[in-house]
Amino acid sequence: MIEVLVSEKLVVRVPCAVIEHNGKVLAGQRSAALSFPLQWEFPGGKLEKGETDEQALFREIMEELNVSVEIIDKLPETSKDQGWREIVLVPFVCKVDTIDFILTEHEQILWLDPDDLPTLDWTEADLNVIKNYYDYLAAKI
Ligand SMILES: Nc1nc2c([nH]c(=O)n2[C@@H]2O[C@H](COP(=O)(O)OP(=O)(O)OP(=O)(O)O)[C@@H](O)[C@H]2O)c(=O)[nH]1
Repeated sequence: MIEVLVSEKLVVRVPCAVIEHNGKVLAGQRSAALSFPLQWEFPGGKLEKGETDEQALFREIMEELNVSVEIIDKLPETSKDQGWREIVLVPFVCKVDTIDFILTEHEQILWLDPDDLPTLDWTEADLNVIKNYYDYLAAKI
């Protein structure tokens, strides 16, 4: 029984948005009150029951930034073992009509040149997302 429980580690899907605007990319700083406090992430959040990745993405971005995003492309999924659970990040490259965000969860947001993304303290899972985003940009040239 224990073996079954161990092998059935909780897997959490987390759609997130790599939002591009005028050549810059949006990074969000997690709240000091949340897990991974003050680390940087791509806005998004956990899938709720019955949702598709896209539905969860639209809902989370509306909740966190009060804007609608449009999906341009999907990046490879990347997973991170957090011990008691596995986080599967499902990143989408997105654009927005407006940058008049209302922040409801993040400490702050920053618009960065893609080259400057690694200067922030990202959650570990995001390092792969950034690498895959660079591959995506390189393939577009
Ligand atoms: N939205 C988002 N979440 C990320 C990223 N990288 C990463 O490890 N995560 C993790 O994925 C989970 C997303 O959960 P959430 O945003 O819905 O809610 P939360 O912080 O309250 O979750 P938690 O308390 O379960 O950790 C968090 O544990 C968060 O740390 C990322 O780039 N974007």
